[in-house]
Amino acid sequence: MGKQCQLVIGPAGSGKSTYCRTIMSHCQSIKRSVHLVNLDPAAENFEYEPTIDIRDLITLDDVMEELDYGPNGGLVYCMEFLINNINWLEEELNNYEDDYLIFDCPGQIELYTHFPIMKTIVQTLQKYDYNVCCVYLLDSQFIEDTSKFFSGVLNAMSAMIQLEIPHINVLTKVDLLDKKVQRSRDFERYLEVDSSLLTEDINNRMRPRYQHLNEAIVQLIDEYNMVNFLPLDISDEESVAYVLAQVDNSIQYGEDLEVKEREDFTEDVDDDYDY
Ligand SMILES: Nc1nc2c(ncn2[C@@H]2O[C@H](COP(=O)(O)OP(=O)(O)OP(=O)(O)O)[C@@H](O)[C@H]2O)c(=O)[nH]1
Ligand SMILES: [Mg+2]
Repeated sequence: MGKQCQLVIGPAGSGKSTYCRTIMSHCQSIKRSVHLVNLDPAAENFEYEPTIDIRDLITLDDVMEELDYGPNGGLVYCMEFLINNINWLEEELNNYEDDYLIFDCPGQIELYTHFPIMKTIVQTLQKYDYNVCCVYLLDSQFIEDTSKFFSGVLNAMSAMIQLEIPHINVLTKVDLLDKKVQRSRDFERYLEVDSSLLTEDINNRMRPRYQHLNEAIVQLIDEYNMVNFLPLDISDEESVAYVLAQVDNSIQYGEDLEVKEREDFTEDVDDDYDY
């Protein structure tokens, strides 16, 4: 069977750990084997115990205490330490050959946008023949502030361009949105990322001197019109299954599974015959 994994990234508090937990629980209920990999050295506790855990290598608390770093510098230090000791991850991966892995990543956006840390992790996974999908999460509460939402869109684009792997954007915490908002035409404009929303918002709020800059940003988003979002309501099993199916599809999970099922079936039929 092929090797697949999801790299779950996104701004701090966007719901990465909750997403991972939700997917783990969904997979457990459909009896599908997945493993959680924790890459957040500051993580505290998990409902599903990670099978690979960066905290076995380094923790943020230790770095802050021993090197007197603050939380942000400390986190970057931990991730650079991981990259400098990438053989640790390689050895851990060896134990999970042919398994589907879900990587819960830290929330600092710099790690995806301007440090080559995530890129190195992706390259390591690819070296071991993993098909990697980046799952970028953005908090749906951002749609209440259009410019904040678009800064999330730009970050998603930046990660997409940096990592160069299949990329799925997910709008999280949709269960917190009013049902009316979820069904509204305006909500669809956020899912399909209608960049004219940004122009409308900016024209209402900002001074004219920023108009050209904003138009340039809108144009950039339009040119990369592959930015859209899947809504995720973790209280709705169908919504969870849909997001997972889209991610699976992007990394061809299930294709060789079907072949295997057919092979098993043939073996079973052969067993039944007494030659
Ligand atoms: N209602 C609701 N709350 C959510 C959802 N996802 C996350 N939360 C809440 O949002 C907060 C942050 O969620 P986390 O899953 O810890 O977010 P994270 O992206 O892992 O955060 P960091 O690791 O700190 O970057 C927690 O209080 C969660 O309970 C969701 O889908 N629905
Ligand atoms: Mg987390």
